[in-house]
Amino acid sequence: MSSSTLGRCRRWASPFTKANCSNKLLHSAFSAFTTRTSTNIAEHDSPSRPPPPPIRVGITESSGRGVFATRRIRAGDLLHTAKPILCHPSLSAIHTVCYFCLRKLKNLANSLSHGSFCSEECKERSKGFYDVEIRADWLAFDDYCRTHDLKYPLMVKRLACMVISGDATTDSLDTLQPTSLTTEMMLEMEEGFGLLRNALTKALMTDENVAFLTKQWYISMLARIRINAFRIELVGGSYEDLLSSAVASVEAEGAVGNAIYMLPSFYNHDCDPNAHIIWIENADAKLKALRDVKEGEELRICYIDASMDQEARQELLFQGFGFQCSCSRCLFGD
Ligand SMILES: C[S@@+](CC[C@H](N)C(=O)[O-])C[C@H]1O[C@@H](n2cnc3c(N)ncnc32)[C@H](O)[C@@H]1O
Repeated sequence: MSSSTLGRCRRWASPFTKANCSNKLLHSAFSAFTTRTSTNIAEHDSPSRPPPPPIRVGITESSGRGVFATRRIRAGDLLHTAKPILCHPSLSAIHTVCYFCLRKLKNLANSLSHGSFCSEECKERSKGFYDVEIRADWLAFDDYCRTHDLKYPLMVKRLACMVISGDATTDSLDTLQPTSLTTEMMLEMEEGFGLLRNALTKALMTDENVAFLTKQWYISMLARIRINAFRIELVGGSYEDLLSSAVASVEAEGAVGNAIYMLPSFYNHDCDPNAHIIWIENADAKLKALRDVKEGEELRICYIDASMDQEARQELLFQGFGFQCSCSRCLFGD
């Protein structure tokens, strides 16, 4: 993630071999998300079908799974795009961005207190979770998030509503690496869990629909969201060239919300990254190469502000993401 991203973490024992890991993960990632590469479509047999993105998911030597180039990539090339599995606006942006895609709303005068949509399409695509959500009283839950300055429980709330409406399954995030949690951290999550379960049980008048919503499920979702969520900052405009998009991501306004993706979650961190993730108008992400990349090279993004000194970077990555960075810059003490 750029200086804009938050959430991501440690460990993982892969049940996959190198080969089937890349196949299975790419299949699940791409069946759910739109993908395009910058390669000229005219070079390929079928002009109507975009070529596969120039990447695969594989196992790295020291950082679990990672994303690798399957061919030479040029600086500025679009690697692929990705649609979120789920996203949620920041509480401070609820009245200013679309409740589904996080696009800035044009007409703020008509925005609703529980979220508005930028288009009929977004409204239609939200119908499942929104119909569940508006039946419950979220005052206590939202207050809890606001007073503790928490954003991830809001994402678990949305996922829970998506599961109840049939828009998602309880295991939608299971492929993602979870962070390790201390007993203290898990105890802190209990209040949020109680408030979420209470709001939904009261609204649905039955335990049956919320049977999946156990403390264990809630904590396990938060453990994955903490390490894999991206903080969305929109850069606006049309930033197709490398320099403008890099400048735009530095100059982007504050976060409009947070989102979880499948494929972007497999990019490891580097303090001198060769790729970056960017959001132009909404939560649909673009992954781009920052410099020329050789076939087989791992593509890495930067999770934090890379301009900090080594000690500050290591501290932030350890505290926020739970790992000791092993990138070349850190190994050489830069
Ligand atoms: C968002 S995940 C990236 C994908 C992950 N490797 C996987 O297998 O799902 C972030 C985790 O990857 C590992 N990781 C990412 N960048 C790393 C780095 N520079 N040094 C060491 N571990 C890293 C850490 O375990 C970190 O918690």
